[in-house]
Amino acid sequence: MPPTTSVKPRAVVLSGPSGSGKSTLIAELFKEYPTAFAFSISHTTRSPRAGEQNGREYHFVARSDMENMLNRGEFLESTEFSGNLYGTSKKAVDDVAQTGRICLLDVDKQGVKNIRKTNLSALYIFISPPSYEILEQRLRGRQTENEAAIEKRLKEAKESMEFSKEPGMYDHVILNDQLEVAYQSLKNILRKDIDGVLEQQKATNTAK
Ligand SMILES: Nc1ncnc2c1ncn2[C@@H]1O[C@H](COP(=O)(O)OP(=O)(O)OP(=O)(O)O)[C@@H](O)[C@H]1O
Repeated sequence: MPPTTSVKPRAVVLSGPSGSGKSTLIAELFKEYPTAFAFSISHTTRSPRAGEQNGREYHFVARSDMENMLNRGEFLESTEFSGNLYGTSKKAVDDVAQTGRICLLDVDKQGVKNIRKTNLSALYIFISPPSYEILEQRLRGRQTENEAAIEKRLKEAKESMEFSKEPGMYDHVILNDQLEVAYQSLKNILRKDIDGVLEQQKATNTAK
């Protein structure tokens, strides 16, 4: 039998204000489809923490090496945080696609802008909270940020909501009011992508 031609799955870029529910929805996808999705491994110039392994949590690189890679245009998006560079390389995303999984990218609006400028084949989805009041409640309920961080996130949320209306940025907007409804919408949007990946995996396993 001729080998089945495998098509590399396209990446999925998820964005939305902090607290809108991206991690929650992504966790649901991983739970229901443990083999269909994966995250790419980012690069960073920060030092590895105890227990972290190069190529697993991050690709740990020297600043000069990362700057050279940036100059060569090897990153889809990058940012500086607390004096360290972080970025998603084109190769890291392609590495996930090579394994036959859908690469999930959870990025802010600047990340979306930057990735849109590249030739990455991806679907762009915005996760929207039902209102600022509910977003605030969820951020407070999560108990992961102090007051200053919550204020900062709420301010950024306004900008991110405005940005979501810019034409040509997002392919879909999902309103995360009832979690189950939002999750079903996300699955419907990704239906063909998920089925394609699972069929491909089935064919590969059968051929083994
Ligand atoms: N539909 C929903 N109804 C009620 N609570 C929700 C819903 N979706 C998410 N939450 C809760 O809201 C909080 C924020 O969600 P989550 O951490 O997934 O946001 P996020 O977009 O990943 O934020 P960040 O960008 O800061 O990581 C969590 O405590 C989560 O359990």
